[in-house]
Amino acid sequence: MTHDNVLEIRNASVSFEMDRGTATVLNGVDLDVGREEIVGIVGESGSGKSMLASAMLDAVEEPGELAGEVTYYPRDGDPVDVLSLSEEGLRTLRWEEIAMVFQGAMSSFNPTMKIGGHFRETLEAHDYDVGVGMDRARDLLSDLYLDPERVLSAHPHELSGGMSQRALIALSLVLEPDVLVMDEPTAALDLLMQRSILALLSDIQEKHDLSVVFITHDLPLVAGLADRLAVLYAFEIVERGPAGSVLRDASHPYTRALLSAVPNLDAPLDSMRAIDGSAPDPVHTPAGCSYAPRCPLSTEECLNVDPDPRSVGENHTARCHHWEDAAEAVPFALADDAAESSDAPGSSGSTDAATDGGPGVGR
Ligand SMILES: Nc1ncnc2c1ncn2[C@@H]1O[C@H](COP(=O)(O)OP(=O)(O)OP(=O)(O)O)[C@@H](O)[C@H]1O
Ligand code: NI
Repeated sequence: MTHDNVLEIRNASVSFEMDRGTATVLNGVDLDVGREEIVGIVGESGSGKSMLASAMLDAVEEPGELAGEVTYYPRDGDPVDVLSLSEEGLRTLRWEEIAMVFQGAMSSFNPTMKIGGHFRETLEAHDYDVGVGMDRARDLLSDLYLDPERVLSAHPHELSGGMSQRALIALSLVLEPDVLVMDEPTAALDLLMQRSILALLSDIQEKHDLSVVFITHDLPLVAGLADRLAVLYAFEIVERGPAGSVLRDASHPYTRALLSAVPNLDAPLDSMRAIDGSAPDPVHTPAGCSYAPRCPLSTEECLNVDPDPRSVGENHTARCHHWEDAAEAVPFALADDAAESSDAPGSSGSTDAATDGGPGVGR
């Protein structure tokens, strides 16, 4: 029987030994990625998003130490204990089962090699039939509204940012992975392009039965795409749940602050209001709630006792002692806009991922 989850992460932690102490840059994170589901992971810069992405593929760079468990469940066959795989096993897993678009990867195309060469090289390195694979590449490129022949014969510098990002998504899918992990895949693009790429991603996800982990600092951007959301703050998941529920009933003051920090989706990103205060130092995370120093609801208890996840709704948890007071203390009025994020101009019109995910995000 096919397992419901395609990926399960348990108690994943990453630490670095530094002169001034041990930096814990991912702290006991649990995460399930359901089969054919889109999971959005959101948090500000330095919260541990890229660490979590690297942990999923046992790709944490030295001298970082990864602990915990990562299990991949193939459609057929036995579960795979990712952290015990050999180099060879990992190499296969990374492209053929779980593909990753790393942060800043757009500039990772070799500038002297045509886009088609990148596809051929990837297919050859994994002993795929190049003819079959290049046909699949053309299909993927057209699904992403690119002219396959033109793109395959272009050098990377001949493509616009939006085109090369879409070419990269096609490349990451050419070996038919089950899971696509994307770390800030659209951060370098303008908002309109980001939104249309997200709409395309939702079509691709459905057509290829993909599970997608979409990592971003921009909660409203991913709100309309994700089935489920997890919010990272200070190296831990502070709130998680079905996307509709997290947006409508955001219960952690930090999630609410993220939602109130963007005036509306049409505003340029740099006009976002930053949240007051700064993220904790990974060498000295606060004893109690990590968010307490920045939180308007913080009390003595918060400074001393690290809150466990509380159930705040169906399959929806938040790590906050005062979650019941969060709505009043940190108001926001963005939910209606967030709900429309898959209807961006230039999208191909599919909002299925958003509407399947729950009761929607309107009030
Ligand atoms: N090699 C390293 N040694 C020590 N600390 C590191 C190292 N690499 C990253 N970190 C720290 O790990 C923490 C988490 O980093 P991570 O890259 O996961 O954040 P992020 O949420 O992806 O941020 P961004 O949005 O800026 O990409 C940060 O505090 C960062 O400074
Ligand atoms: Ni990152």
